[in-house]
Amino acid sequence: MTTLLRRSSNLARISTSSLESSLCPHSSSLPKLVSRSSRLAASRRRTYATDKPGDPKESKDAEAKTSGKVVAGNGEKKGKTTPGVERLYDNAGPMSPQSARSQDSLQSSKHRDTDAQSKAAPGFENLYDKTGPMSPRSYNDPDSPPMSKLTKEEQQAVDRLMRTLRKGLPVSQSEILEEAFNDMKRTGIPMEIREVMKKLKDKPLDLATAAQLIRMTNNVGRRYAEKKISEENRNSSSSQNENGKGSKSGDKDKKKSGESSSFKEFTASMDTSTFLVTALVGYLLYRTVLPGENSKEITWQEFKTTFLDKGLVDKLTVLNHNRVHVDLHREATGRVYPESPAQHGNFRYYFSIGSVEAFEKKLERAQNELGIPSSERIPVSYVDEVPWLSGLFSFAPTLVFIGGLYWLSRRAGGAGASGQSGIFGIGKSKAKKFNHETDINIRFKDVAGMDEAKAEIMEFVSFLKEPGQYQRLGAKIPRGALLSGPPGTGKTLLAKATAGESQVPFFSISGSEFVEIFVGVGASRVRDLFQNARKHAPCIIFIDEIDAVGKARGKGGFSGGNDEREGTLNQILTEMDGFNTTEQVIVLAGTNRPDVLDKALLRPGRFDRQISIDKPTMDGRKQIFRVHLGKIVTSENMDYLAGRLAALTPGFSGADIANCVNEAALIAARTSADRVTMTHFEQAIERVIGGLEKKSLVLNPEEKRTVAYHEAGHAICGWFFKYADPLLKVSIIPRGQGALGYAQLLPQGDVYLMNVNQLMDRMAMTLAGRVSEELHFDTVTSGASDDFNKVTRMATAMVTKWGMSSKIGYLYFEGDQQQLHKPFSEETARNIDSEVRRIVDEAYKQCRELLVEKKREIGLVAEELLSKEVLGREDLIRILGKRPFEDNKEFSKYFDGPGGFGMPPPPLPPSDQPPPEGNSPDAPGGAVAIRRGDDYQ
Ligand SMILES: Nc1ncnc2c1ncn2[C@@H]1O[C@H](COP(=O)(O)OP(=O)(O)OP(=O)(O)O)[C@@H](O)[C@H]1O
Repeated sequence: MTTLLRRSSNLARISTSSLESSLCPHSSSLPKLVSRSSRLAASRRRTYATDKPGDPKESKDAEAKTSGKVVAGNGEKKGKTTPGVERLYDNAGPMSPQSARSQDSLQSSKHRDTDAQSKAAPGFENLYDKTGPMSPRSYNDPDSPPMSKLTKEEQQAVDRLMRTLRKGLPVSQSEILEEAFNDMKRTGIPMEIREVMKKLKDKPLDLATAAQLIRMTNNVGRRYAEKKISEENRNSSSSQNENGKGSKSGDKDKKKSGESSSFKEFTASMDTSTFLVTALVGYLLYRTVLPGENSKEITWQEFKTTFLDKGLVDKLTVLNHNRVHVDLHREATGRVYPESPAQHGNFRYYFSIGSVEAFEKKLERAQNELGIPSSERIPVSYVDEVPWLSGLFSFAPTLVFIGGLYWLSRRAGGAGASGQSGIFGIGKSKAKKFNHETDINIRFKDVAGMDEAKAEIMEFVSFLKEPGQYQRLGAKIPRGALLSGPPGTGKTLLAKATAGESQVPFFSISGSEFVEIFVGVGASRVRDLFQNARKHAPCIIFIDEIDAVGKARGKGGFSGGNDEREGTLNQILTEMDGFNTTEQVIVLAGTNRPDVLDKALLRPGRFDRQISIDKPTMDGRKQIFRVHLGKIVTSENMDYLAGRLAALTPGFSGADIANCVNEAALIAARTSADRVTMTHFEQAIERVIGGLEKKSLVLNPEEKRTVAYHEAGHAICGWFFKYADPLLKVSIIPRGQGALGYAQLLPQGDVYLMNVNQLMDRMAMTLAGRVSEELHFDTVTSGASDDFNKVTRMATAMVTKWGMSSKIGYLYFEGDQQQLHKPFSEETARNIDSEVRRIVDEAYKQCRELLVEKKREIGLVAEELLSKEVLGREDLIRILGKRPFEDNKEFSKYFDGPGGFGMPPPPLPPSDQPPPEGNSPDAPGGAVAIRRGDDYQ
């Protein structure tokens, strides 16, 4: 056993798992095998018991006779049996194709001559010895084979093996295995296994020996199982006797239960992958050690006497120079040996040869002896065949590599428009195709507040619908249109609506999706996209964020050449040129940065229509709100609601509005309301603009007081300055990023221009927080930092951009902080500084004068703020009286009534892009917030 175990893991494995797979292919555990095997053994034992009850020896003899009968075949006398054939069939043992002897032949065996065995052909007895306990002799006498005790080292090796197996097996399985091993340690192993082990010391394990070993070890397992069964049966019957319940029926039941318990199948719980791996490994081992039940090795002598001499050989095939496959004339073989498996198509004998030359000589000599004429000699072919397993293994790394690549590419590539994905679809366009009949249900009515843009794009719709009308007059329809505007203003929506109205397919792709790490992929995707589109013409292609690939060429910045991007752009240009006038493919593109696009893209014949879509006006917002409110459950007056929300949301884009409406519905759902009310909408707007309320941020009373007076200062200025934006709400509830409180002002409608008075009032109002702190406390805080930032930017813009300083004059200076060289002289720089300072000082003076005058009112507002935290417009009217200036009618309509407060968004600046964060300093309207001191850091 030691040798066995040491002789590579193969054999150790062979004796367990491969054993299972070879004999019980569907079982996944040894115990299962054991129980099945024992069932088989038990059934066989029953057969013999019926034949010759109580005389196992006779059965043994009868079995021997059975073999004799088979050998004799066809009623031939046993003495005349072809010697080789007998051995052939008998050697096969129970695992040979012949081992599946029918019960009939077993039955009939008892009528045969008991001397058969002694008269059997030479080697007959050996057969049984070789096959060991599986031979009929052992069926009734499981302990018959002589046993050999294990040496101390062998016992240790078994223990070691057990320890290893225990790690990988379920507890129940390892328990059974341990029991079996212990039994083996007690009783030893059959002598025959010992013999084989001895042989294996000197020569390597060949397949035949491996198979023999498997059979023998299997029999050991089987005997063990049988022993267990009988032990259990004995125990159960003795316990029954003890209990005095030996009634017949009781016995029957007991027998039944005993049987069922002995045949109780072990069910190992295995996950799928373990099962698959086990099955695969088991199968491989099985195939390795048992190269095929459909073949049988014979010796040259057996081949010659059994087949060659009788003229049964059809042809010979020399395989890999070391093995000869024998093809027999099936019919003739069947006639001579009716029991032979060789008459079946898939069975074959083979024999091994030392060298091809020696074999050829031997064959020639044999044929000469038989006097076979040269024209009728047996054909011999030569084949070099890689055994399937080693073939598989030699290909394994390649297969794994290809599989890995395939898997990676599957993960990396999504399905393209053409449905191809993976590494092979990398050059395919990633455009999503929307089918006009099923996927696009957007129409122009769903796109609100951009009437001019819709009118412009309408021309494309009528071209797609009725091309004839244009072609008849010789008109060329524009190839494409560029939709430009801030994010979320509905460019994609408009493009989709165009496709929906025209009832044509719509291909949508983002410019960045052309870009890939591989050079040439972008261009290839563009080609594929346009090719696809042509196939589906008439249709619309929409390239969103075209600036990702359409930036002006040669402006690669510091990153060096941008060949890939330029290649993609060139391909787009080429494809757009490639359309002929009758091809009904319209290309729409969206961008937030039309200014950076390559001029070639914008020339006539390409994107020759440029449709600018701005943020919606008050009326536009009202319409957009109407579209989105349609999907919301509310009992508010829709007209009033849409108008009021539009007034509350200057500067909102369509996407902001959609988000706001959805947010309101979410807030309502959170509070389990059955409909969305005005309060939910106001909360939603506040949240979209100001961020989340920070209820967890607790200020100490002194800080809270400072914040209240600071915000009250803003509120008073907003109330009493003529050109300031009307005040809607003051709050000292912290919100968003670092705002400890805020005063909300709402521009009266959309303001596109601001005059000096408005700017001065706004700056004065922005400084009011700090001025109020100065007036009411001994010291000031860092909370006004953000206000100063806004005021400085506003004053700087007045001086350097808007021509509002007589000292600087009507000049415009780019306010780019990154510029190394300022576009003005030192003197101008000094003048700018002094002018900015002068303007801010003036604003401060203006603010201080008002707040000194209204010091009492500041106190009133601040104290009420401290108690209520939030003051609305009516509260302010109650405390301060009606605002001394007339408000815009539109504004009064929505806000000068009960519940009249809302929240202004960051306003649109009169020119320039809005500043990146906070409210625009140089813009009308906005909230003035006190921020935390860490602004300074
Ligand atoms: N005019 C509008 N009418 C109705 N809904 C609109 C309008 N504009 C925008 N929306 C809403 O905003 C959402 C986003 O709009 P869209 O994707 O078209 O913006 P976009 O301009 O293409 O943005 P981006 O430039 O970021 O790609 C739309 O799905 C829609 O719900």
